[in-house]
Amino acid sequence: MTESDGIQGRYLPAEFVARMSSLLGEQYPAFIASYDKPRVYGLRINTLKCTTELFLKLTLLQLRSISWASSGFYYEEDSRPGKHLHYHTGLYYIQEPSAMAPVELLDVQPGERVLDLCAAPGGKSTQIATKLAGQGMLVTNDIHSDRVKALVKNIELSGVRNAVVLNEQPEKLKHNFAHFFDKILIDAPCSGEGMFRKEADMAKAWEPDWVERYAVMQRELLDQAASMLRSGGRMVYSTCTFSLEENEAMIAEFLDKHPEFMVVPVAAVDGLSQGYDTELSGQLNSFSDRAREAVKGTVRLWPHQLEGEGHFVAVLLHNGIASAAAQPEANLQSAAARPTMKPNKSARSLKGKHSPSLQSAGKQQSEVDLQLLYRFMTEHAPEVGISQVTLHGEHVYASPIGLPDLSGIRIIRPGWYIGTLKKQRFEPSHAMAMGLSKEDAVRTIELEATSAAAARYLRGETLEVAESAIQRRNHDIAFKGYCLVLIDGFPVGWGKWQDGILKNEYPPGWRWT
Ligand SMILES: C[S@@+](CC[C@H](N)C(=O)[O-])C[C@H]1O[C@@H](n2cnc3c(N)ncnc32)[C@H](O)[C@@H]1O
Repeated sequence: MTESDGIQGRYLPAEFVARMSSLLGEQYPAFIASYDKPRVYGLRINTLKCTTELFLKLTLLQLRSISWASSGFYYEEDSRPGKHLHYHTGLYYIQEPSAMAPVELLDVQPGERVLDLCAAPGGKSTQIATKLAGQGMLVTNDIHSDRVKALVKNIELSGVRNAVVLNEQPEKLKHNFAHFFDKILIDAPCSGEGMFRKEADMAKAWEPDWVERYAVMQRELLDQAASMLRSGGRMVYSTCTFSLEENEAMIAEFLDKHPEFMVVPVAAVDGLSQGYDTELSGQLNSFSDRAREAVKGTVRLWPHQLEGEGHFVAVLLHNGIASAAAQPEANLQSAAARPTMKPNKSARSLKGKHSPSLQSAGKQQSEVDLQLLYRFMTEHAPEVGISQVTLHGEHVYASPIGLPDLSGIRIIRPGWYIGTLKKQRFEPSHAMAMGLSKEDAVRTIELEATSAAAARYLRGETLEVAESAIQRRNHDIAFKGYCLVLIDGFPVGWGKWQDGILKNEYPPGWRWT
């Protein structure tokens, strides 16, 4: 591979450059010139925690709207929002602007069951969670266990309460989730050609045979996802690469194999372009007329036509005719009207808000343990409804209602991780703190983002806090005990207050450096 001509100081594989030239024809000079332009930076406001309007009033960051993402904004490179204290409140997620398009096109509605099949590190999962607005269920999965750690952290930082995190092969998932989901995102592993401007190392590592290697995986992922979608459901397939084989050709092949699916055409507005005009390429001649015509409704995000990196998105809709294999339960009912499915085998349920009565109470010990949880929630966050509890050892999770049996699946989080049952006490988790709002907690301590105390809290230091600085919901609440610590009104973690000292419960792995 050689460095191509005319691209200042930037390595691009010669075979990639030649292919792009033949793919783009007269648009090629504009495309290649985009590599000389500086890259752009984006963040997305976490509307689970804060409205866009409020965040724009609160932040010191200079932001500019991204036209295709409702809560997406460009920021200037030197403002470094990842270093800002608000980052630790989960008020925003740093995300490449083009990468916000697939979830916008998935059209998620509150109450739906959504699968993010290739989810780590969680940019699109946290975006899906904002669209669900705390209702329904997000099942978020990635095959790589090291990348799942980042996914869990981002789900927890974002305060998502209705997500289940899995680390499983889609081949196995399809048995537990046959025809289960209303919406599925396949943000496929790909040859990554669209990221060469952002990540120079990817260009250096790229090999021409990556295209076919990834195409093999993508083909399988699409088939596996299709079997988990309910009749009439919607799927989005996306990549961050340019090759025809991984994009329009992949979708054309899928359509020919699955006549029950159609492409929902995406309007070419806001800098988005129609799927590559495949009649020019001759590479799609082996597909049917229906498929060749349909893939024109897919969408390209080209770096020379908008402010963002290269992406491809296809919106696929199932025709609503259930196949023989479809479960009778998975039909076109609205999510709200759908009956609840059987609870998870390993779950114990709390009825109502914090009623101690249990469904299938199981061992006597579990019942006693759950009384500790019940007492904690009643004393510290009485308005937070937890309808289904899953116990894994001493760890306690609030699971979304309607989760099917997950036997045989590698589960990382069977729901919102709310804490641990110790001897004689319940210890709330950091994830619980991040999933609460200021109004949920009975005892809070307010810190301003500009204060030294806020920075010290995030570094894990013990703070001196006067009794008068503790806000209690009413005067019957003791000062001593767990306080939800807030920065500019948004939770960042727990502290335990006694006699003027706030013991810091901020987890070591999360500390601000
Ligand atoms: C493009 S990245 C996903 C980015 C993610 N959607 C986001 O927005 O943060 C593709 C992911 O697919 C995962 N992956 C690769 N093969 C997979 C498979 N067979 N099943 C599930 N995930 C897979 C990779 O570990 C990688 O995290």
